[in-house]
Amino acid sequence: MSHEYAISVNDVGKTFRSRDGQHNTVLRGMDFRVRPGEFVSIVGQSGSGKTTLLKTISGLQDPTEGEILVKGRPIKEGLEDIAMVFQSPVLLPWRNNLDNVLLPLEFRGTRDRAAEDYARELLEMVGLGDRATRYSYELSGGMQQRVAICRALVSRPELLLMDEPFGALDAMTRDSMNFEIQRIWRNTGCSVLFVTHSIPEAVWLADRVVVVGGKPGRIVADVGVDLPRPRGKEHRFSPDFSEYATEIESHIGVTTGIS
Ligand SMILES: Nc1ncnc2c1ncn2[C@@H]1O[C@H](COP(=O)(O)OP(=O)(O)OP(=O)(O)O)[C@@H](O)[C@H]1O
Repeated sequence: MSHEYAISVNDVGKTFRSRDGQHNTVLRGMDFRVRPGEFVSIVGQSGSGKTTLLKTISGLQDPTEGEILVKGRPIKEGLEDIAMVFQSPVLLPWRNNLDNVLLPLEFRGTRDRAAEDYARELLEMVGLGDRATRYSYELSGGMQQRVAICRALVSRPELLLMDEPFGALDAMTRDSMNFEIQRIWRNTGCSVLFVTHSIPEAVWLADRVVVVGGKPGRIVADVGVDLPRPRGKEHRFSPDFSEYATEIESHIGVTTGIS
């Protein structure tokens, strides 16, 4: 059954309660939706609640207010449609790359020949087809993150949540991973929610950039990015690109010096 939205975040709030009874409201009145196949970047200052938002959408944490719907269903029924990629790839060193990719399906008891073929196909897609039986310690940081992305994609999620996935990579690897994720997203057709501290990365990848700010965190801007696709390096230097970046940095209250 198709739905208008891959994910609906309806008036969501999140308050943490410490053991000594203190309350810390991190998110309030978060309200936005992501369409099937849409790529949405989330930016905001450190501590504004971006990771908390992603963890709440992934089902790792419950919201204290509001509701999250996955294709119109309560999140608890839609968890299988969601996968998450973290800043650190966290691969198991005693399993080879193929077995790391297949881990989520083993947990679900659905690893079979077809799943193995798909996992190999994903590794091929990210240029690691010849490393399937190698181990994570034999790979560079960028390659390990590619394996982690394959592990997230192997369950064919409708929604891919990415929390600063390239934050630990050097600038050149990060650039090439941006191209990679654009290609993967186009190939799989999944929706992506992508948290980043980099405004250029956010703009270059996204259909929309959501800016989180304030205390408690809320959406302070939701900017549609109308640049042609597929995007190449030249788009990073276009006047339109600079305008988007400048607009977004004005909402965050920082300056990137791009324009
Ligand atoms: N489990 C938790 N218990 C209590 N407070 C928490 C918890 N997780 C996050 N917080 C608090 O929520 C606030 C927002 O944190 P969060 O990690 O979501 O921000 P962020 O925007 O992702 O930051 P950064 O950009 O630095 O990664 C912080 O003040 C943090 O201390």
